[in-house]
Amino acid sequence: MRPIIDIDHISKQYDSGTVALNDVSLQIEEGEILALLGPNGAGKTTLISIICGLVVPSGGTVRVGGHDIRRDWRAARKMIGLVPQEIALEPFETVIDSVRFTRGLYGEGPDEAYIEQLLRSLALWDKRQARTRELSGGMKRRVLIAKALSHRPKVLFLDEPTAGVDVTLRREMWQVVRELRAQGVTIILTTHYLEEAEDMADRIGVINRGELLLVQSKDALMGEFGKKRLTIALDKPLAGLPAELQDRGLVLSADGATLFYDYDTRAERTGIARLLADLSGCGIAVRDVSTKQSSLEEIFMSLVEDEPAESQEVPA
Ligand SMILES: Nc1ncnc2c1ncn2[C@@H]1O[C@H](COP(=O)(O)OP(=O)(O)OP(=O)(O)O)[C@@H](O)[C@H]1O
Repeated sequence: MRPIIDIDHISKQYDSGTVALNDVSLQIEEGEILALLGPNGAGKTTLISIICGLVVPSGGTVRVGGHDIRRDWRAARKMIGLVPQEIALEPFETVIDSVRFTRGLYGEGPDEAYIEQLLRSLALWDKRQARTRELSGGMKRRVLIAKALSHRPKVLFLDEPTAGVDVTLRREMWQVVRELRAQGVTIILTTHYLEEAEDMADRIGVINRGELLLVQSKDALMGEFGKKRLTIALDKPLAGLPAELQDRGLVLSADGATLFYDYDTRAERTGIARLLADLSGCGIAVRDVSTKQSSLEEIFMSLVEDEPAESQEVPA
């Protein structure tokens, strides 16, 4: 199937000389939720802005639904809704007028039935006549989503949808996003919250210093990097590993009091039962065992930790 967004060798060097993106290629499938992760200044907003036609790339092409974003920008733009990072609403405008106005900007005629359905789906119908300044932060964000969806785009970009939002509101936003996906909207979100990506995304892309380090299904990413570590606290420290246990992938701590065993969570047999039996067979008494799963946060840190956060500067 043809991807709904096809990003082909995109680069961006700003006039200041900053290389914000360096040869990024990425295909986004219809109906998926893709989370773009990366530290501050990685290039996430630049990439979204290029796809939405707000920033002109220095090289490469982007197609949205087969339409080139530069040559056929009107058709490409119609397929996209963008929820920006900053909340920018006319304070005295009512919710419903604000959504109608945005729809008009896209050159779409009135469609009150659709606007009602949209506002209802975002739990804003009861607030349709409220002025936007009277709304809570969570409602304002939902109005931004309603505006972004006012022309029925197929793709929705959410640039840090829950930055500075409390936990309850964040979960509420995730629910809204899931419902949109269920309606068939393709969603690309940027986030600093690893938990958000872990909870919602089908695929995860990691950007650092303008480069796409990887794009992988969340499950594969968690599976590949998501090893579990079994920590075995021993009753008495060992001077070394007994010969019978040498080839079992065990690591003994420097003080000899703890054994570490990394295993694949997806393996049919983790080998833990046998390992514990063998320890007992060697006369090694176990005081305590615990396990820890590497989180997406740890996976992410291991990918970007050695790299400075800012993009490289090159002379203009
Ligand atoms: N208009 C601009 N002019 C010059 N440089 C810019 C401009 N916009 C962004 N940059 C630079 O490009 C790089 C990438 O910025 P971008 O905003 O795309 O990153 P980001 O990953 O979205 O960061 P954040 O998570 O902080 O929003 C940064 O070094 C930034 O300073």
